[in-house]
Amino acid sequence: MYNVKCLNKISPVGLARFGANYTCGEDVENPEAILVRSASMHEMELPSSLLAIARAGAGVNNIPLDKCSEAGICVFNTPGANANAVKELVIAGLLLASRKIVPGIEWAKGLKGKGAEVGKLVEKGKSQFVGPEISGKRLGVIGLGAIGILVANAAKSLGMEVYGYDPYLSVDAAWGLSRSTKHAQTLDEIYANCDYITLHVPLTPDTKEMINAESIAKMQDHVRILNFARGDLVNSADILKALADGKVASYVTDFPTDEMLGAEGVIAVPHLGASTPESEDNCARMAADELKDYLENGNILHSVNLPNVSMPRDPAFTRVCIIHRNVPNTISLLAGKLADAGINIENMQSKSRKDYAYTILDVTGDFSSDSAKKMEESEDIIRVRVI
Ligand SMILES: NC(=O)c1ccc[n+]([C@@H]2O[C@H](COP(=O)([O-])OP(=O)(O)OC[C@H]3O[C@@H](n4cnc5c(N)ncnc54)[C@H](O)[C@@H]3O)[C@@H](O)[C@H]2O)c1
Ligand SMILES: O=C(O)CC[C@@H](O)C(=O)O
Repeated sequence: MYNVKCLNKISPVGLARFGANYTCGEDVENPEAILVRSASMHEMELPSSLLAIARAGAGVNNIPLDKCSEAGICVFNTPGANANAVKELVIAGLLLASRKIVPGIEWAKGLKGKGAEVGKLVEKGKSQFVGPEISGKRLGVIGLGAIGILVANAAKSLGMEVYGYDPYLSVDAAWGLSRSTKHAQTLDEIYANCDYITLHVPLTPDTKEMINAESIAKMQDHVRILNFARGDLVNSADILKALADGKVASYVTDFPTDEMLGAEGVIAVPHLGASTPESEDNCARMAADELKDYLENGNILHSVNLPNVSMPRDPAFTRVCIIHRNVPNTISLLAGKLADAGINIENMQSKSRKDYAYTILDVTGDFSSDSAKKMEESEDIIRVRVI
């Protein structure tokens, strides 16, 4: 039996994947796994029972990754599972940023009660809500991952000229990107050329407040900026000043803060990027499958803190899964300890990722939980699990 604690509302489609051997819910105690969306886990005490966390979504800045790695907790996300939902909202955001739809709708509401005059008043007043078309304009996409690529391709098909910037572009991503996307070598190239800029990078110490007074000064006058990635990518005071000065024509954000609300030029969306039934189901399904395969088989797919390692299961063997430091001699130390205990290694996979490594061994012989505990006494072995 496994316990899965849900820190946010998770689609039942995903929870149903766990089956009878799992108890899932908000009040579950001593969880082996946690399912989370946007809840911050930074202040949370991680229970000693915890083996894995799955983020049903893309961004993992709400999870203390270093702390998890040190505690031998594998953290997953669900790459691409909500990308289409975000892409669709970004396209809506481009149009909202351009066409003064939101103030127009608000103004139209004020005509309530004017009776037969409404038609005439609409025609008289509409000129204050003129806004440009997006077709033929230049869009800069910063971050060409699952979402950035879909946005770039959709904008292209709406007639925009698209510039893309991503110094870490993966080969898969490059294959998916429309060939007409202009490859910007620097952020300055995006800033200097684009009428619209959309952010699709993770929030990291490198990207925090990348949009600030200095970067805004390099942009075109009346640029429109969209942020469906994370609020802290943009310096709030600097963007509000640029909006007040007219340098930035509008700022569409999925991450409103108090000071943003009601400010002229800000279009604030309440973090709705991934809020579609399709995306919530996709994320929950992928997250549940990742947790199940890890808990039951020790396989890792889509981890953000440990290497991806998977091996088919052979019921003839006992599986031993080891999270350890990526330092010389650890594998031979493990092999030596097993040999001393008369255990034979039948199959093995091992990979490293930065400071950590993960090894799956299929063994024959009497390898018990006590043997695992003894192994964990070594300084460089973080967690040993026998499945
Ligand atoms: N609004 C929402 O509801 C919502 C939903 C999903 C994701 N997000 C946010 O959007 C981000 C992107 O999501 P994704 O699914 O496309 O993730 P992804 O990992 O597929 O793509 C991120 C891309 O950013 C690139 N990148 C990293 N650092 C960069 C830098 N300094 N400059 C330029 N590119 C850089 C990476 O190479 C990668 O290609 C997430 O990290 C998350 O914060 C928001
Ligand atoms: O769960 C959500 O609604 C938002 C998810 C989103 O911010 C993400 O990073 O995937």
